[in-house]
Amino acid sequence: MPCSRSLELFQRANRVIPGGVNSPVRAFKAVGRHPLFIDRAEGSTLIDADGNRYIDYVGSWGPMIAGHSHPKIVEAIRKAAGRGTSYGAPTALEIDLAEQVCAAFPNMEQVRMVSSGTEAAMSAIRLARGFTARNKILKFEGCYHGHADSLLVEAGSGVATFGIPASPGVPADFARHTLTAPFNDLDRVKALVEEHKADLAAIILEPIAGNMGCVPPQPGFLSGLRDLCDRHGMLLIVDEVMTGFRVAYGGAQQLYGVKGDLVCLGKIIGGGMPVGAFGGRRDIMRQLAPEGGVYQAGTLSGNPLAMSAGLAALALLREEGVYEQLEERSACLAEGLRQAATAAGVPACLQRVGSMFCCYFQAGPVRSFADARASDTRVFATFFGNMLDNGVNLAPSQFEAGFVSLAHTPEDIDRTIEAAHRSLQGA
Ligand SMILES: Cc1ncc(COP(=O)(O)O)c(C=O)c1O
Ligand SMILES: N[C@H](C=O)CCC(=O)O
Repeated sequence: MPCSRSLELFQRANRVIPGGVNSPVRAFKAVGRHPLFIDRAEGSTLIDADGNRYIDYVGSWGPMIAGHSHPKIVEAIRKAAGRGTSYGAPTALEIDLAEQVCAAFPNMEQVRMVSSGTEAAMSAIRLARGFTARNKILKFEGCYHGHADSLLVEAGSGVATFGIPASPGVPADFARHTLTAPFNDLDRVKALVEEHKADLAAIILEPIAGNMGCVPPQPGFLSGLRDLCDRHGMLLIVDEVMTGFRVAYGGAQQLYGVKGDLVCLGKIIGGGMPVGAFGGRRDIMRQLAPEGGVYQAGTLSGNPLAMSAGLAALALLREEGVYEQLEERSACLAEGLRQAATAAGVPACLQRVGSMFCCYFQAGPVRSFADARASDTRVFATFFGNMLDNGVNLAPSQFEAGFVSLAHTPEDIDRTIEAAHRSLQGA
């Protein structure tokens, strides 16, 4: 596909933006290409600056569950913008979204809106530390909770993609308070808790790890963490920034029947606008300023455009049959990709929960970050490039999830599978 305009824009961007991008995973560096610059998007389709069209499975890294430019979401944003774009004062829209979020996640008795998933996780950690009067947190290798200092340890997403073990700029003194364990390894967690329980404030995790591909929790893992937290007075922080309203309306907690004390949300609840939220038990949330002493704030928090877009997105997700449709189309895609790999004789392991999926180039199964890292990233890069040339946009990293949206038609799925057959020949 001709990409001269994208290349031109990338060269221009590189002069004024580090690496030419405003978030590292966008750079296509791990797959040896330059990024596509996007002109517009509609439904399941992304259209780049050269006019090329792609069936899109990135969906802005998860928020676009209704597809791009959904008329109801666009209309909600347009209507809100006509009334002013930010007031720095409370609105009824914030209450509407907070009520809907709390109804979907019954363990969230109160919720505070912020402007990104990073802010949500960072604030939840501060609150957990304030509430328990303890310092340490435990996270899992390959899980990503945004780029706050204490969470940028053994992280997934771009950190995993570029093989960055620890970020310069994070003082060792901060990282010292972050313990890490392999995902799905309850025995290791028990040992760490035993050793550090007096100063351990919280365990934070992605309930389905989507920042190292798509790694579901093994049976007993989530409930085991819940028990440990209850036994030792630690908080369980479930980061549903990616999974919330994605794998079920009530997120992974609804799917697996395990409840966090604090929950982080983002992505879908903003309908494609910048957003995040964290919430949980009332007694914990009451520790936040202005009621309590744990400080947290934001100029654009509860932004009316983001709230309106989020409300429109959630309304679409309450329509009948929505999650069934996502499940059916995603299952069809996963099976087609699996068969394409088998037909080409390429070792691959397709992992999926609802409309989140990842095709690992290895036999699998993948249960941890160490497992994920055993994938053949060279085969992935070839597959990725061939898919792009065949009109399919996947995340440019082996360590990211793909997302099916409500806008993906059965024809899109068929065309994607056909593209995979062509892309895997000789990969
Ligand atoms: C599970 C999870 N938590 C937190 C974040 C951070 O969100 P944001 O990129 O909006 O800061 C992300 C994505 O980036 C995520 O996938
Ligand atoms: N994997 C990240 C979020 O889920 C990708 C978003 C980003 O860091 O730009």
